[in-house]
Amino acid sequence: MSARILDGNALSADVRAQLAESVKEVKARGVTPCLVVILVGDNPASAVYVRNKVAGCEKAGMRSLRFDYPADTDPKRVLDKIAELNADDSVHGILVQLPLPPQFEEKEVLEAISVDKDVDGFHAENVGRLSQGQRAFFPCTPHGVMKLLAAGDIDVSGADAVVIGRSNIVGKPMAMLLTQAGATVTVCHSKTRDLAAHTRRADILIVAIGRPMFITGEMVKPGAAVIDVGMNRIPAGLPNEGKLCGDVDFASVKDVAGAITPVPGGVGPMTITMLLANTLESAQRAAERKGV
Ligand SMILES: NC(=O)C1=CN([C@@H]2O[C@H](COP(=O)(O)OP(=O)(O)OC[C@H]3O[C@@H](n4cnc5c(N)ncnc54)[C@H](OP(=O)(O)O)[C@@H]3O)[C@@H](O)[C@H]2O)C=CC1
Ligand SMILES: Nc1nc(=O)c2c([nH]1)NC[C@@H]1CN(c3ccc(C(=O)N[C@@H](CCC(=O)O)C(=O)O)cc3)C=[N+]21
Ligand SMILES: [Mg+2]
Repeated sequence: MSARILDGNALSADVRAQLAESVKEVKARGVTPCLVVILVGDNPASAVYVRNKVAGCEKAGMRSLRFDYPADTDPKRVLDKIAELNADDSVHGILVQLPLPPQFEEKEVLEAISVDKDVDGFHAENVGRLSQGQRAFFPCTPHGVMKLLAAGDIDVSGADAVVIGRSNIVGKPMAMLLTQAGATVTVCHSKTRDLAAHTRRADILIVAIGRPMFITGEMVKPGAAVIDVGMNRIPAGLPNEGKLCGDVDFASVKDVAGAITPVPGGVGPMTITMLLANTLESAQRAAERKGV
């Protein structure tokens, strides 16, 4: 039997159509949602994602601005730009594409973004709010995964969930959202002793490690939902070398899992969809504040 495909392109299209309607409403109140994306350096993968983000905004009827800086930029210039954008009422979301070049202190840049405009949900205050179950901007990738699980009718409450990866942008917030939703969560990482012993117990397996096709069918519990966050290139010497692939070996896992996300077309488009949703929400809050 082959796993059900959790189609992130299809779900994104549905959600973005709804967002576009809400964008019209908030525009009618005189507020045009606006996302600013800051890109430092010339990482080709980052350039693709940033292009997708900007295109997603335009299609949903939102404004987007993009500021590009060379790799050797003095961090002060970026911090000054963030301060200017924080003070600009026409801007509702600020996203600084990660990773940043080595002369940057990532935390310093993320903390400089106004909590109200932190549509990535990476600011310490938003992370703290999320961990306490308070209203916050949820990080886009984990939030998109929760939407995919819901749309796929996958029960989270009471499920044994295993997250592989403990990064601040994916693994940790993913674990928090799953915990909040009632899953029993295990977080695995490079120091985990027997990874397969954990993954084989998972009703829901979320993989965010950045290793091409690392998770194979024999590591997966029959019928499990497998969510592949990875964005890698197929290594040289393998079939389809250079093409996009996830952290999950789709070919072997699809015969064991009950549901699976593809790469591309799974988590990636949902990440951008949730970014648009957060930007819209920020604009709606701005409209409330203006009393319109
Ligand atoms: N689809 C999307 O929208 C997005 C996709 N991504 C992709 O998701 C992947 C993960 O991203 P990100 O979280 O930023 O990555 P990081 O490199 O920041 O973190 C990787 C995590 O995986 C763990 N890890 C690495 N190798 C192994 C291993 N062999 N066994 C167990 N754990 C391991 C690391 O452990 P340790 O902490 O011990 O080092 C670390 O916690 C990447 O492919 C990235 O491109 C990222 C963001 C959004
Ligand atoms: N501040 C910040 N916020 C982020 O959200 C952020 C970041 N930095 N740095 C990098 C990661 C990665 N990420 C992706 C977004 C979309 C796709 C995406 O659209 N993927 C398409 C394919 C894209 C392609 O064709 O290459 C898909 O999976 O179908 C992938 C990855 C956001 N990230
Ligand atoms: Mg990282």
